Amino acid sequence: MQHMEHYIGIMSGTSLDGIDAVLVATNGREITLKASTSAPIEPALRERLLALASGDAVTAREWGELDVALGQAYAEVTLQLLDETGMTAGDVCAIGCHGQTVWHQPDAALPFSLQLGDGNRLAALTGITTITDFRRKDMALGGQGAPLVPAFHQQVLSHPQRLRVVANIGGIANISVLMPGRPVLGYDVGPGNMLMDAWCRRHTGAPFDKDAALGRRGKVLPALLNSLLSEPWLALPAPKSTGRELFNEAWLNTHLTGEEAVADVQATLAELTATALVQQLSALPAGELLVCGGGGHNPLLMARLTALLPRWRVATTTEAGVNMDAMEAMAFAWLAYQTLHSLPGNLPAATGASRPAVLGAIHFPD
Ligand SMILES: Nc1ncnc2c1ncn2[C@@H]1O[C@H](COP(=O)(O)OP(=O)(O)OP(=O)(O)O)[C@@H](O)[C@H]1O
Ligand SMILES: CC(=O)N[C@H]1[C@@H]2OC[C@@H](O2)[C@@H](O)[C@@H]1O[C@H](C)C(=O)O
Repeated sequence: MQHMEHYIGIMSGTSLDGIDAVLVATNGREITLKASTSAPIEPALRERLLALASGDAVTAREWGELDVALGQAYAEVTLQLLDETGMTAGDVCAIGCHGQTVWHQPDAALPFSLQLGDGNRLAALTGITTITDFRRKDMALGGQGAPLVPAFHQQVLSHPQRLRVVANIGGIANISVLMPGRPVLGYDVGPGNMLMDAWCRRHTGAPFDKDAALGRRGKVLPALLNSLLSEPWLALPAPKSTGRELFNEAWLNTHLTGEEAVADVQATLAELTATALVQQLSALPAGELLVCGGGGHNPLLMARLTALLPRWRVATTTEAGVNMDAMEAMAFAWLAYQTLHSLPGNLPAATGASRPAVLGAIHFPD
């Protein structure tokens, strides 16, 4: 067996709920989670990032400050992880840091995907080679720059006989279709928790609907659900990716009459997430749906997926051996391995790029 090397993966996703960091040992094929930690994004920083990600006008100064503040926050989480594990910078080959997506427009005339979090600062403060900016090479090759996790899902969860679909339900939901003997397919399927979080925050002040306490009190509103499902993006063929630029509060407001009960909208948004995902599975034979990301902790969402897929086995990736909360950060640790070994990170079948490519920008600490 090729010898195992240590990598750190850092993810802060579109939910803006916090920063996840993992330490893994990998040889590119096998990957073992050694430790994980997380830290909240400080509320003032979160508000500024949300404003930026909502399309508010910002100055170059504001922009640069957010980049640095995030780089600093990522470095603190990394040092916390090293401290908790007793590892030193010299033990770690590289950090793969996703950064914070603040804008993603893959289909515009000038397509780009922008993640903030200064990799120079992260490398300098930790003393570890740091790889960032994983999406733009794929975009330069005509791809969506997302999703990037399908290659990793294939690596850790493909099964020789069984059809498995991995669903990452974070702010946005994306799937990887792992069909034995076939190339992996993967694409974003629609909103994950983002709309549920926004509605809950607006009406209760809480950042998300913990254990679906609000949503479970409501009933699905069929007219609203149909209106939400009529969004043209949902019917587009893959490859496709999306984000907060489309599925935001303003989008939701265009579908509301203002007469709806708060809990009913919450229940309907959970149904939207489940239905948009399940619709993508209708052409497949029954298999296993393995959920990761925060949506796997939402009991209403999991119950609705199970009910809508009576012939499927619906479970979390944790039950299949890969920690559902660590999956994305592990994927970026693995992507860092790929880059450092000059191996491709993207799957053209998933992103639509013209070819596989070595991804990311490398920041050396020296
Ligand atoms: N106990 C719970 N009950 C209901 N929802 C939960 C629970 N725990 C987490 N969540 C949901 O998961 C979300 C966080 O998910 P996650 O950390 O996967 O997001 P993310 O990293 O921003 O994802 P991505 O980058 O894939 O969009 C929370 O905002 C919340 O909506
Ligand atoms: C632009 C961006 O940050 N996209 C995220 C987001 O969150 C989920 C989904 O939308 C996915 O496309 C992607 O994240 C994962 C890590 C990916 O690239 O596979």
